[in-house]
Amino acid sequence: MMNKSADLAPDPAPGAIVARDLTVVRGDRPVLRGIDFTVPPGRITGLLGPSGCGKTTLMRAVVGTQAKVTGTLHVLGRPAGDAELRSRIGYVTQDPSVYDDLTVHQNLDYFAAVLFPGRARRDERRTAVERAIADVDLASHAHALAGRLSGGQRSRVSLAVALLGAPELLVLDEPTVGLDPVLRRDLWNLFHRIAADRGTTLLVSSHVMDEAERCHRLLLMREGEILAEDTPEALRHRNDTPTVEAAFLRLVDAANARAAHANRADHPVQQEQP
Ligand SMILES: Nc1ncnc2c1ncn2[C@@H]1O[C@H](COP(=O)(O)OP(=O)(O)OP(=O)(O)O)[C@@H](O)[C@H]1O
Repeated sequence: MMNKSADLAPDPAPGAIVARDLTVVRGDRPVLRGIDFTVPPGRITGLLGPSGCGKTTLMRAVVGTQAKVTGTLHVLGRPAGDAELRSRIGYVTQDPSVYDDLTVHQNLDYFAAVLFPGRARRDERRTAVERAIADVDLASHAHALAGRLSGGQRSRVSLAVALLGAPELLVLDEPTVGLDPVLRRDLWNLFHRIAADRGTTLLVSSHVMDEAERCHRLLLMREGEILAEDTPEALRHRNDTPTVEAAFLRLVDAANARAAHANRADHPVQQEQP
């Protein structure tokens, strides 16, 4: 359950996503541990950290599909999970959700019919479908069965589905995993076009540190906590490192040293009596 007071209060902070003391329990252990962060509107925020650190859980909380969430989480000025947010957020999971026995075009026609129902909106549907197919550069495969596409092409169909409703916030869970370098570059160019031309806010997760440099801002995560929240340049500068990856490693070492120090303070070694 979210804070009741937070449900009623308008979002006072200027962020597309604002989290305060956000905690998520999965199974019987906390997977997000009272984290604070802000995602600015109209920018690309990268959510980076090793496998299992809680990136998907954080995204699920943002889109409102995660249970056992406590703390405050505002998305586009509403409490996360609010019904009004459904049409304003596009979410692409790690497993492409497309129908294998339909073509790319038919997949998009189907989802467009759900989003823009009725005869009167036929032209709107057609325009949205053509634009989404062009956005993800799949025009040459529009009439291929989704089941016959490569993994990267299938994930681009999923992305096209998410773009159909022109969402204000796009949440993408490891969208470039398994893609070759050229496709990865093209997708990142697309993300930048979407942010610049449409003012869309993007939250993009990755465990590949070189993708960090492509983001406007970063949330660096480790073991359910936010290690740092800043621009790539500021992170490099502040940690005096040539890359974000090196900055991340330095921050991990510092966090480990702090944890070891706290552990020693909690459990001092008993001196043997002479
Ligand atoms: N259904 C579940 N029940 C209990 N624990 C879970 C469940 N799903 C995930 N977890 C645990 O929650 C933690 C965070 O998982 P999450 O999927 O959010 O990480 P991630 O950073 O997205 O990882 P990856 O990069 O591998 O996708 C992991 O330790 C995982 O074992």
